[in-house]
Amino acid sequence: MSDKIKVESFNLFYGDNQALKDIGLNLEEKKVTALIGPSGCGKSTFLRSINRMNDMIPGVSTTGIIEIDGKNVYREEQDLVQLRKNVGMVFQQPNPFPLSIYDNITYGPRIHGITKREELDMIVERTLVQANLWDEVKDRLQSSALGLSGGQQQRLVIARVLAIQPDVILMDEPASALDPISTERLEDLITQLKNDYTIVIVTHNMQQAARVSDMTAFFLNGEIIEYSMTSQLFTSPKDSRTEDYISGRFG
Ligand SMILES: Nc1ncnc2c1ncn2[C@@H]1O[C@H](COP(=O)(O)OP(=O)(O)OP(=O)(O)O)[C@@H](O)[C@H]1O
Repeated sequence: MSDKIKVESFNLFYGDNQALKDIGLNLEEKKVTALIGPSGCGKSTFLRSINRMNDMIPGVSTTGIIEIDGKNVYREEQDLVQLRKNVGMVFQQPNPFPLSIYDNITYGPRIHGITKREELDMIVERTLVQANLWDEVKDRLQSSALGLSGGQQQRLVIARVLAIQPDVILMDEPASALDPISTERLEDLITQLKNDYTIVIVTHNMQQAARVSDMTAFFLNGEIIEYSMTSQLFTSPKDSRTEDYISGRFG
């Protein structure tokens, strides 16, 4: 399996405050990588560094390299629209647009120049099927997305991300606002999606990390303390700080 994302000596500062310190790790293609660690340790900051979402925050500076498919996304000529098309993102709170289900999904493709009705219809059906939502919404595609349950909204947001055909999907605590049944459905979906996509997920829920991920990185104070196969990290961690965290002694 090849590496999709390579991170080398990556540092990020919010003004004078260094939030990421010398991050180095390689993420394999079509695997799920979980980022775990106590609050404020830099997980979301790292996730947002991969598609340069942090660029929008005033005062942020970075050094080091994040390569996707062998190209540094921090190089000067990187096209940010292209990067964010290639690297989709799902947030903690489901954030559908206040539009119909159909228009939520076709929003991105239309921006990227797809206008033919048949083509858009196909995208809507394909992505809703992929996101395990088609059967629940196929008879009300013109209804507002805001009328869906939280779990359905989160699957719709994932369908919306899939509609722009990314390679990488970043998820920032995607299940934290969902009930247990919706969470289980979302976890099943993540497991399905890794056949086609490289997924990085921030989660506070260690059972969730253990269930859905192949690899896990444990962050502490802006550093990666341990990065290994999930099965290994949760059963025989190498670092005592990882062990303390996963056994609930802090965080
Ligand atoms: N927009 C921002 N401006 C300034 N500092 C920030 C900003 N976002 C995060 N930080 C700081 O960077 C550090 C890492 O925060 P980050 O949100 O990445 O951690 P986290 O591990 O994702 O936390 P949580 O699990 O609580 O979401 C913290 O010290 C935080 O205060």
